[in-house]
Amino acid sequence: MDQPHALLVASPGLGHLIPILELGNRLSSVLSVHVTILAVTCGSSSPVETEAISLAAERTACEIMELPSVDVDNLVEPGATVITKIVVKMRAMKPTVRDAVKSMKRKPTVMIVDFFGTELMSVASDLDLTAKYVYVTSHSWFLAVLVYLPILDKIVEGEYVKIKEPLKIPGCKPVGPKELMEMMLDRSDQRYKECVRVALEIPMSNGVLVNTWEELQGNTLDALREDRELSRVMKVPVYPIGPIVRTKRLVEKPNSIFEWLDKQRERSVMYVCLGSSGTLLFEQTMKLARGLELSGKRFVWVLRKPASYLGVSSSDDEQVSTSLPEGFLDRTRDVGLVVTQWAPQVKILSHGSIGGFLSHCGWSSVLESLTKGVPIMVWTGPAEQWMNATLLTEEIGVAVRTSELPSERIIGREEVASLVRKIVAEADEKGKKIRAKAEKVRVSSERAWTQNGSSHRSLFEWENDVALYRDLLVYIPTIFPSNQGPLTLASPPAKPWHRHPLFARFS
Ligand SMILES: O=c1ccn([C@@H]2O[C@H](COP(=O)(O)OP(=O)(O)O[C@H]3O[C@H](CO)[C@@H](O)[C@H](O)[C@H]3O)[C@@H](O)[C@H]2O)c(=O)[nH]1
Repeated sequence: MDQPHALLVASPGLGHLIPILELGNRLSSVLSVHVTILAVTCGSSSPVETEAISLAAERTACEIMELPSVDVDNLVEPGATVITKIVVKMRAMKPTVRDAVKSMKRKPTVMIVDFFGTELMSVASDLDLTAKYVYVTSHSWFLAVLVYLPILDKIVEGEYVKIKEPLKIPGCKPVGPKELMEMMLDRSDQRYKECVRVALEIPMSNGVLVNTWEELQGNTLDALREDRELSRVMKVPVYPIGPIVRTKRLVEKPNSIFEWLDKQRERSVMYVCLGSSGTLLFEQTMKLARGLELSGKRFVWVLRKPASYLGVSSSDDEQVSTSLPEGFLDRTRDVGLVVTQWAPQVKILSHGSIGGFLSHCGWSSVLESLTKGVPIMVWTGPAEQWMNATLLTEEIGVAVRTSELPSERIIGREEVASLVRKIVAEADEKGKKIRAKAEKVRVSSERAWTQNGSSHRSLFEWENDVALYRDLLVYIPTIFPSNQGPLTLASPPAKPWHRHPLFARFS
């Protein structure tokens, strides 16, 4: 029988595009699956997305198509949030995705969408694809809260931000008011309603791939599979297949950042980067600069001028330097580097001189750090980032965080300096513990992807389940002749269907 052909669809924004490109790469390199990736991007406003696509195309066997962008400004209310714009854009892409699939010479057999693209799963049904899956580019606690949202929607009255007690999620860590995902902040907003819809659509897939691994989040994964209440809403298999992150390029362009890093002591430098779009208020930038200076530690700081999530702006060195304290660049010339361009983050984090990462905690950045054993100083923004912070500090133990959300209070220079020292200084006990844990997590992340490691096995389980669905499509017409489809029995099903675990789950 033919090799499966997986169709992956990425929603706009690097936080979704990069994980989908990497998943495609993994499917084609580990399972030898034929992969086509359809990238819905922010359009011409984001050259960084285009570059990510062409870099991925250079090193994978996947076919990658950037779909023509659709303008959704007239489809959303003025002032609509980024999340609303992304889901509306994905909805508007349905005809384009359908046409793209119809025009393919080799028809896809299985579809994978990220969680903003769940509405596109109907295209898979219309075009008779064997199965459809959702790829959660974040972690399993996020997945648990998301799928449980329709229940919370029924049982919780009023706004979640006003709750006194943390929200109970069966079998999982409860979610306090600060950890609420961005889309839960205002129940009357369209993004909340769209998220409840996404949550209801996820269990209508054939399963969920999630970018975490058993050893990192075993309890939450068990709850999704076995907790009586949570597994009833999850309904479908969950495949932890992480960490799936970008690898550094084999040949990098010469870069002054690395010339500088090569001269620094091992694990002595703090890397500061707030993601693809994260920027700070002027006052906060000043305090962060003074805090880095006060810490006395070395740093590489990626500092770009403000950008919107759906359009990463280019840098402007002069404008960036005027947002720093007077004389900062001169005073820190020997200890720090301010980078105003898009930085080669994975390669920087892989450098032996990096001892800590001040991060906004987007999940890709988190995984890129964990897989290099680099502890994190949490500086969260919106989305699910405060949840990520709690996970990293309270559950996994590889991070320190600011006392308040930086979006709610300006973080002072003393606090910045003390957290930076905790992460990169050698003498501090808490820091030592965190650094030791970060190293353990790095080892476990590597193990998950060795031959027969947990994520490796999970990906093969997914492949087997896809094959089972394909076999069934072939088999069912032979046992129910009146229900004959276009397929014929080419080979017997892999296992007697009624004894297969997929069916055990439904019986
Ligand atoms: O100068 C830079 C800045 C960023 N990156 C890369 O850009 C990606 C950023 O991804 P991520 O860390 O996940 O941040 P966002 O793009 O902000 O991610 C969005 O999507 C994530 C996954 O769903 C969520 O966890 C976040 O909260 C949400 O903001 C990472 O691969 C970084 O390596 C660079 O290479 N160079």
